[in-house]
Amino acid sequence: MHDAEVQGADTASARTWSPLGGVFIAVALACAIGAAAVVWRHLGQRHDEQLNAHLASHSAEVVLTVRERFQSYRMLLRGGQAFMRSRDDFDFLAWRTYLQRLSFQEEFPGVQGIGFAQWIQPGQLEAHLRAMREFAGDDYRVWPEGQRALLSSIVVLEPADWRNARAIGYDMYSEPIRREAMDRAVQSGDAALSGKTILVQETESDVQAGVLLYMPLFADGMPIASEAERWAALRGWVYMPFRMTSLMRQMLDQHPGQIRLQVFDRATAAESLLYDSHAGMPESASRPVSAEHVSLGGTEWIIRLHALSSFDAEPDIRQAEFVSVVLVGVLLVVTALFFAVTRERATRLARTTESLRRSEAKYSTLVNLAHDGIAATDAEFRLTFVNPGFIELVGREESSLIGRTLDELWVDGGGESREAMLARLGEGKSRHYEVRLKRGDGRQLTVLASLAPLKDGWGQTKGAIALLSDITERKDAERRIAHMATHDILTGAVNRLMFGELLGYALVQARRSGHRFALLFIDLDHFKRVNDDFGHHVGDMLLCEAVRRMQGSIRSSDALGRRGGDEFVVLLPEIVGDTDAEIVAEKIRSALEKPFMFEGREVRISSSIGIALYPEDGKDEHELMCRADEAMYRAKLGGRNRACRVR
Ligand SMILES: Nc1nc2c(ncn2[C@@H]2O[C@H](COP(=O)(O)OP(=O)(O)OP(=O)(O)O)[C@@H](O)[C@H]2O)c(=O)[nH]1
Repeated sequence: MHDAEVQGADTASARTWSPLGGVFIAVALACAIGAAAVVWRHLGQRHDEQLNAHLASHSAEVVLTVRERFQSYRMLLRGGQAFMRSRDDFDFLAWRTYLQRLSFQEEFPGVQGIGFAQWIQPGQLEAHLRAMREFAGDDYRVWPEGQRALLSSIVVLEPADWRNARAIGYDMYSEPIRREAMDRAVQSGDAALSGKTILVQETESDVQAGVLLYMPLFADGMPIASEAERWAALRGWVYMPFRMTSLMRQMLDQHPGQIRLQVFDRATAAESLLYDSHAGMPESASRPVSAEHVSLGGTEWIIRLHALSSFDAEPDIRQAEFVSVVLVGVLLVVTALFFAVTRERATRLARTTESLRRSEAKYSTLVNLAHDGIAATDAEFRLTFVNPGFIELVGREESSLIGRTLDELWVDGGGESREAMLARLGEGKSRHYEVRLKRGDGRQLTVLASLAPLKDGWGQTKGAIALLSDITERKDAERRIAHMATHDILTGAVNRLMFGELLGYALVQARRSGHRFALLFIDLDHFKRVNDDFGHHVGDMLLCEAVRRMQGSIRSSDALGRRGGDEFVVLLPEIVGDTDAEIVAEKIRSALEKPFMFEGREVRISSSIGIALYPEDGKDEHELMCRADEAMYRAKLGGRNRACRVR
């Protein structure tokens, strides 16, 4: 019952955790998740910091590039300014030659061109047109058309490609954004960058935002200290138009694709957007992380960087770090699980061990208290263990038993040799044997020996377990019962039933082998008087003593039976001569004739014996009994104390 409970508990514990084990795992899991969350958060912060640092660095790099580039453009314009100031009049060809020799497109990539916009004094338009048409042809005109007090005109713009050719004659001063920059250039006497505009060079396709950088050109030798003096000395503007997308792409050719770069003109509004490295991408697709304000030519650009969702400073590293954290977490949980499992196993093992210990104690008690003998043997049948019951049963010291073979103890091994028993055990078979065991005191016992194989942990037979039960009394009782069923209780002679069996058997044997046998019918003479004179108990004693004398007169192979009262029969199963039966009858008669002594008194008796021989006097039991009985009566009638045969 207890084992079943333990087994049930073990099965249950194999399916579910104990509450403590479950809490242990839950705590480990929570710790792992918490640690992963903290590390993830930390990694996130670190990642953001790295990202911001990366972007800040990139932003500074962009700003520096833009500043340096515009400084170069400024210097280029200053060069143009210096070239022009060295001449009294506008020299179209010289200017063009100068610009062509600059090779500025190679030296200053990203520049759409360098040109000169001439300032046309009021009333000088016609003279200007005449002068210009000499160089630029009759198609030259100042546009847009219309009456304006102040005019300018792009008179030269290199390279003179088709795009720049579209700008020739354009009055940039007529356009507010350009005019503002042109005014600012005059006011400052230095380079001035315009706001966002669309260049007249633009066609219908690939329209880009444009800006222009103006450097005022003043007449050489005229004072330009004050604004008014500068206006008075103004001859025009050396300028550069920029197509922003082309400019920025060229300027930032190493710009990483995961960073969105936007350039705004003074305000981060859509209408102020000069350049977007990811034009067309919705604003929500990126997150601005830095905005640098850059002063350029009297205006201000805002350079804003965005981290795209695909941008990760070191995504692989971050993922690797997170995977590492997860792995550590998993490792933690696995470790916790391992410890939990180990603990569960240890608990189960402890429970099982305790159960085994209790079970062992229980069985040890049972073995020690058992009345039966319990022993264990090795593979050679040598005793390795005996319980107190065994020691008691065999009546020998434990020290004399250990090491002896079990079958040495018995005198009759139940019909099987030691080798046969061991072979049977080796096949894993158990068997009961009824053996005669010789105790240390010489007494023999009938023992029921139950032998079962003793197996090791791998199921191999390593010996035997023997359970020895003393069945001597039971066997004796069985024998007594069997004796009582076949023998006369008072005298011990074979009873009538058993004698009939023996007679029948003798008949069969005689018929088969053809030999002769004899039947003697013995009746005590005047036995009634013994009872009457000495008492019934003396009569009993005489009957018993008479049986003993008759037993002593016949062979052990002969049989003596009591028919009842004072009548007895003797079977002589094999006789040779005619006188054999008469000789035995005479021995019996003579033995019974001798005086008996009971209770100090002499008792005398005699017997009358009838003889019948097979096959002469009868062919079957009944006939033979009748003839023997008849012969006995003949002896009675003949005077008793004699033997007769009826022929
Ligand atoms: N003590 C004792 N007497 C018995 C037992 N069985 C029978 N008897 C007696 O034995 C006597 C047998 O007597 P009978 O055989 O009839 O006669 P008898 O006295 O022997 O005389 P004869 O046989 O003619 O010689 C009877 O008195 C029975 O009561 C017995 O078991 N014990």
